[in-house]
Parts: sequence; C-alpha cells; structure tokens
Amino acid sequence: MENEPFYIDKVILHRLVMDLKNPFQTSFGTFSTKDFFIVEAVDGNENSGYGESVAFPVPWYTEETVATTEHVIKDFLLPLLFKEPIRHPDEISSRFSVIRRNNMAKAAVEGAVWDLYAKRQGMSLATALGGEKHRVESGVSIGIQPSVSKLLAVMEHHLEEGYKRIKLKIKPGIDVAVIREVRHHFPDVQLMADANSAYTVQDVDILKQLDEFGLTMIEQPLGHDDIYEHSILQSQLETPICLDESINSLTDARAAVELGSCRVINLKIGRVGGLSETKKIHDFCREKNIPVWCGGMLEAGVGRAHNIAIASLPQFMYPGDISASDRYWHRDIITPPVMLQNGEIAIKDTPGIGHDIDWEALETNRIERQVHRRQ
Ligand SMILES: O=C(O)CCC(=O)c1ccccc1C(=O)O
Ligand SMILES: [Mg+2]
Repeated sequence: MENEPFYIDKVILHRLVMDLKNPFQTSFGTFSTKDFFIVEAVDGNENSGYGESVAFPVPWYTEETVATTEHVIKDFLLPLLFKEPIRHPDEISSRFSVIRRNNMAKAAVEGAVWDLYAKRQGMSLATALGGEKHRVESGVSIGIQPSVSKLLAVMEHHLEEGYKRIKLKIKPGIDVAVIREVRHHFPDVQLMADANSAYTVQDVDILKQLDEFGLTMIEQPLGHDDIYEHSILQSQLETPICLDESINSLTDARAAVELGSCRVINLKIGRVGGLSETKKIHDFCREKNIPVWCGGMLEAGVGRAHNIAIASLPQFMYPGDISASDRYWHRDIITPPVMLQNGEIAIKDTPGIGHDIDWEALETNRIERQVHRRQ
C-alpha cells in the first residue's frame, strides 16, 4: 500500500469526437456525436488515472459546454491541482471549491485523481469509494422515436438483450398516449419516464394521467432549477418524482428531500461536481431513506466505468442508465468493453476503473492532445 502524499506531475487532455450508433433525442435536442475530454492525470512514477468530461457542445442540459470545460480545466483547475500534494482524492473537491460551479469540469479532473489514487492503493475504484456490491443492475434510456411502432421495436430489442428497466424520454405531445401504448404491449416491464424539464405546473393534469401506468418514477418533469414547484407537484402525484437536473450539490439534495420535492434522486457524477460530492449525497440519502440510482450522459468507456464503480454503493437501489458499451458505441475506448450479463454488469476487482484504455480506439477518435505540466 502506497499511502504517501503524491503530486500530479502532468495532465494530458485527450479531446475525442465519437459517432453514436444511433441519434439520441431528448425534449431539448438530438445528439448524433459525442464530443468530450479524457483527462489523464500522471504521477511521478508514470502511473496514470483517467476521468471523462460529460458536458455537451451546447448548454441545453446544464450551462456547461465542451468549450467551458476546457477553459475551466486549463485556466483554473489544473493550477489548483498541481499546487500541492494529494493525500486523498476527497481533498480535490475542497480545493476546487474556490471555483464556483463548473461541476462537470471539476468532476472530469477529480475522477482522474480518484482512479489514480485507487491504482496507487492497488484497489478497485469501487472499493476505494466504499462500494459493497459485486454487480449492478442495468437499465436503458430510450430517446424519443419517430413513431410508436419504432419505439416498441427498440424496447423489444433492449428487453431481449436483458436490460432490467426501460426509461422513455417524454415531452408535451409525446406522453400519455405513447406510455399507454407501451404499457399495453409491456404490462410488467419496470418502466419510467424522463421529461428533462419539458413541463410546467400548468401541466399537472397531463402528469396526473401518468399515474395509471405504474411508472417506477417520473424524472425531472418541471424546471431544471426548480425545487419548490416539484414539491407542489409531488404532493399531487402518486408516481414518485425523481430529480435529475435540479440536484447539483448536497445542498440541493437536502432542500429537495426536506421539501418533499422528490422521492428518488438520479445521481450523475458530473452534474454534482465529482465522486466525493456524489458520495456525500449518497450518504445523506441513505440516512433519509431516499433511494438513488446512477444516471448517464451517453458516456464512453471511462465515464461508464466510473458510473459502475459509484453504483456499487448500497443506496443505489434501482437499475441505472448504465448500459453496456455496445448500447452507444461500435467500438468503445476501453478494453474489455462493458458487457451485460443477465441484465447486470459485474464490478471489476482489478485496480482503479478496472479497464485499460484501448489506445487504438482512443487515437482513432482523438482530434487533439494537450500536455500540461506542473511547473
Ligand atoms: O444512457 C444514458 O447515458 C442516459 C441518457 C439520458 O437519459 C440523458 C442523456 C443526455 C442528457 C441527459 C440525459 C438524462 O438522463 O436526462
Ligand atoms: Mg434525466
């Protein structure tokens, strides 16, 4: 066990653009490629840890973009990272707290440090985070489809692959009738809907109609920054509300839980600023008996591996949007790729994220490589 404080000597930013197998449509926009950074943090012994940035090119999910990620990492986070030695990765989020928000930029760097730390300790990232499970249940998030028949075919395909829960994207006009049809064909499937903030409290009558379909939960129906109105809506709905966009910190999670704005929380490492903050929200929810589950941001393999590791913690109580590599990618950038076994993903016990970088795949998709060194 290597318990000495260590410096990060070098950070390599690998900028990648990868084609998705199929376009992914949400209430706010459609994605056909994924543009992101792999952050490689290197210590004095040439050990490398990897993190993945999750902001999209356009600020339609949160305010961050690929360009703000690069700016914030280079100009503000790396100088703080290089400045002092690290004893434990929990120090990174406190060190970064002088920079307001920019959670996805922070999480990409902090994730690389967590992976490096776990590798130096010779432990899996899941174990370093306090994970207890040996496998996590896997669900799949399905974008808005051109027709209901196409949607039913896509669902059928994913259910055959073994996914344990289906999440459907909805928006005004593509909601009650679609879910009714889906329920008719798949009466027993664990089903939920994600609105990505497409409704307002004026739509309460539409949202109430969803109560009859036995959805496990409805994700982020109202404003991306609204916790209060979700509390009013939750008091009128039987279906549990799950918050995604509204929860950016432990402070937000406390407000939402205490106000009764949700009964479930979707945790995304990038949205809340990293693994240490994710753990804090997890621990709070455990105390309050609020189940959490791991959301997704169309990640490539490195981000996917981080999601699997955090989902091994005990309060992750529903299948996550953590699908296999082949859900989105012809060839992922990690080896082995993430595989599904009976609707579950096994947690690797090899050090760190438990997968190696597939350098050939990474380099094929890389459009830029920048090296930043500690002065
Ligand atoms: O499969 C995944 O990675 C999750 C897909 C997903 O639902 C999503 C994808 C992009 C932006 C936001 C969301 C979301 O959970 O709201
Ligand atoms: Mg969501």
